Amino acid sequence: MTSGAWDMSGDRPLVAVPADLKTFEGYRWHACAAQYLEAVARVSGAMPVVIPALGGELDYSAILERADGLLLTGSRSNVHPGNYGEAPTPAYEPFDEARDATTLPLIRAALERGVPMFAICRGYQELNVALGGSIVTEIQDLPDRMDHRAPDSTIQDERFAIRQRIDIRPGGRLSEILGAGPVQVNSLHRQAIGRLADGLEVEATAEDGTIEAVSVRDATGFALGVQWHPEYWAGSDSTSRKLFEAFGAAIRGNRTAYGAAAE
Ligand SMILES: N[C@@H](CCC(=O)NCCCC(=O)O)C(=O)O
Repeated sequence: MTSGAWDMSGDRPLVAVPADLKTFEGYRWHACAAQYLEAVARVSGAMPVVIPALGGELDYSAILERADGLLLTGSRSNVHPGNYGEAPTPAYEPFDEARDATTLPLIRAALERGVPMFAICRGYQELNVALGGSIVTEIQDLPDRMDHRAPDSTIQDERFAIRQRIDIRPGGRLSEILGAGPVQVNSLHRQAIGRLADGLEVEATAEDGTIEAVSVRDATGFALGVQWHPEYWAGSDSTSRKLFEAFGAAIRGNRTAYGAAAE
């Protein structure tokens, strides 16, 4: 992520970003990886606010009354399979049930309110589960599937390298932002959408048929999920940048519309 000019001055729209619950240095942390917050601030032109993974202790209405948008980040953890009716096994681990308990109801509440939402990787999988879909795990072990996991490297720029073709559905919401046809993205996942939730439309697929992007069919505004990681190169890669710029435009439009409605 190239450095940009932080400009937190003025009345910038606010984007709620739910955290992971992680343990390191002997403490539990409500944490969010920097690149998501930086992409929201530097490319979407909004103010990211991290929401702790406190689940039912949170007042989702109070959050969504103040948030102009919702960004759901990626994570190495996986949505607990109990959320889509399957029994947990080691193949579904690691879990972050505190995050699940926060994001799944928050996604549903945000969609009910028409709050613009951008869901990335784990967040995209959460969107599918929140609306009744399911996840398949260890997809690289399934017949006729590619290996969608990160390249074996300790260098993040190599792990998040742009290297996989996806095909964008002509006439869909995503094609309005990126155009139809093939684009190159990065890929760092071992799970994928299994049963597509009824309320979602497929917006892009990989060469092996893996669903790579969805939109919320009945959403009036920006409600997109992508399996890849546009946040990482949002400052330099055109496809990545366009997504965060479109998200920024949507949340400003949402604020304007909401502001007018509130008068
Ligand atoms: N855990 C899920 C979602 C993948 C995801 O969000 N990856 C982001 C972290 C990537 C990394 O640093 O390895 C899955 O594996 O499908």
